[in-house]
Amino acid sequence: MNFTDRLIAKVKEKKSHVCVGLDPRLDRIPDKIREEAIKKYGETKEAVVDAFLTFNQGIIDAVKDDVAIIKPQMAFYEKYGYQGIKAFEKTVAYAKKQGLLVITDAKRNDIGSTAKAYADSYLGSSSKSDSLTVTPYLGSDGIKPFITHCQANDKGVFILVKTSNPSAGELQDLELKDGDRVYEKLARLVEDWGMDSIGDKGYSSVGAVIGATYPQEARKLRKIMKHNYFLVPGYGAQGGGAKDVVPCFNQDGLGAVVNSSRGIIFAYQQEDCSNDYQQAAKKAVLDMKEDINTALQEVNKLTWE
Ligand SMILES: O=C(O)c1cc(=O)[nH]c(=O)n1[C@@H]1O[C@H](COP(=O)(O)O)[C@@H](O)[C@H]1O
Repeated sequence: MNFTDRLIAKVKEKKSHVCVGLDPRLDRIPDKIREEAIKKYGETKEAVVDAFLTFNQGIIDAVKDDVAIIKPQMAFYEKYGYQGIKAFEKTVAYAKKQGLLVITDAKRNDIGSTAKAYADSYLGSSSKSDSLTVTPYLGSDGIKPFITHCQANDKGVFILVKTSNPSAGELQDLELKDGDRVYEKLARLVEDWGMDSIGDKGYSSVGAVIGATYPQEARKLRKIMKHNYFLVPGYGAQGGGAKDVVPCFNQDGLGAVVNSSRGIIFAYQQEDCSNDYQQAAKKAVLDMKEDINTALQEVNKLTWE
């Protein structure tokens, strides 16, 4: 079993393609959690970290029955120095204890020898996280150390191919001499890089990040990367909807996990939502799960066999 085999087993168990992004922002955490942390630690970084951890554990408890995987984004933790990293690590450990898989969203890469150090820390045998987001700008020698670790330690990577942001096209859409766009060239490389790590279900442990905001491109990319699992951010807060993510799935009803961060964890701040952040997050996940499953069913791509 490789990483994607484990992911697929969880997706089927939960009947859900949803990934919840744990991207905490202090000013959006419920007052009660923030105030209690300040009472314990004063206005310090320790208080921030305590609040993040309490909040994340509450979200995990609320959503764990309906998601296979969570994705903490490292930027929100790094911001608070080593205390933030501690909150990140404790969040990952808690998610694992609750039976969830974890994508560390840290978008790492460098020259080969330095990439190996990143791979050691995020995908080493002692890392609790199951997978990592990786940027491809340095080419294959910066990617290989991550792939080696995936094979040795049963981990996964998601390589940025077509990102969800508005200016993604400035580089990714440039046309090359052979007529491919940069993102298509990247997709061919990702397919190649994954060929030695294909699991029992036909998917490689080398995945790709494809934004929910670019469904036309996703359709082309699904054809190029037949064996790669997609991480699809951009649903919800960035405007992507269920119909937009359908092209990311294969006919076997698999092939993508769809991330939403703000739309789930801060659902309690939306109008007509419960003030209870856990209840609101649970409802948001159930709605998203149903929304995606219905869209897949409409095109005969929903199957749990
Ligand atoms: O790698 C990612 O997860 C990622 C890639 C991308 O193209 N776009 C993108 O939004 N993300 C991440 O996905 C999350 C999206 O958050 P929301 O917009 O709040 O749902 C953030 O953690 C982003 O850093």
